[in-house]
Amino acid sequence: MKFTDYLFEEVKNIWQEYLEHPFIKELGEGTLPKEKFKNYLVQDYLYLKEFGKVFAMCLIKSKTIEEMNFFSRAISASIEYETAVHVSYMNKLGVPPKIAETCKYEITTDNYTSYMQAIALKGNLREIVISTMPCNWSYNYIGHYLLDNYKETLEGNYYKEWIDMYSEGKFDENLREWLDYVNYLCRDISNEERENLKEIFIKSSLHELEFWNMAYKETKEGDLCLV
Ligand SMILES: Cc1ncc(C[n+]2csc(CCO)c2C)c(N)n1
Repeated sequence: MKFTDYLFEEVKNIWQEYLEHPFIKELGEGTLPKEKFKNYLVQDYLYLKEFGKVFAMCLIKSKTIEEMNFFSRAISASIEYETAVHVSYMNKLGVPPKIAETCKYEITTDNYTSYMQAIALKGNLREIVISTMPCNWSYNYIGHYLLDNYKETLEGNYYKEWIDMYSEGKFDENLREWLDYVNYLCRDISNEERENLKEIFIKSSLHELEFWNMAYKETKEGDLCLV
C-alpha cells in the first residue's frame, strides 16, 4: 500500500466532514453569504502568507538543488498563483490585499499556521511536508466533490472561480507530483516514524476542519479588520 493511501485511510472520516460542512455546501449551491466568504478569504490570505514561510523552511532544509527548486515553486504557488483568485475576489468584495494584510489573525488561523511553523522550525523535511499535505490535497478533494455534485448549476455561481481553481487539471497534476514526492520521501521509514507522520497528518486535517468552522461562524462587521 502506498504511504499516501495509508494516510488517506486515516483521515477519510474527517475529510468527509469537510464535504458535508455547511460552508462547502453553500459554496456549491452558490448561496453562501458574501460576508462569510469575504471573512474567510481574508483569513485564508493571511494563512497563505504564513504557509509560504513553511515552504521557505523546507527550502533551507533541502539537500539538493532539485528539491530547492521544488519548494521554491511551492512558495510561488502559495503566495502568487493561489492568492491571485483571493485577490480577484477580495478586490470585488472591497478588501484589497493591502487592507487584508492589516486584518487580525483569528485564533484558528494562528493555531493552524503556528502548528505548521513549529514543525517547520524543529522538524525534519518529512514531518514538515506531511504537515502541509492536507492543505493542497483536501482542497483538491473538495474542489472535485463540488464540481461533480454541482456541475449543472455552476454557471452563474458566484463561487465558480474558486471551485474551478481547486479542481482544474493543473492543480490535479500538481497534487500528483506532491503525492509521488511524499511516497518517495517516506519510502523506508520505521514504524515509529510512520506513526508520528500519521499523527501530524491527522492534526493538520483537524486544523482544516477548524478552519471551515471558523469560516462559517457569524462575525460582526468590523471584527476582523483594523481599518
Ligand atoms: C486553510 C487552507 N487550507 C488549504 C488551502 C489550500 N492550499 C494551501 S497551500 C496550497 C498549495 C499551494 O497553492 C493549497 C492548495 C487553503 N487555501 N487554505
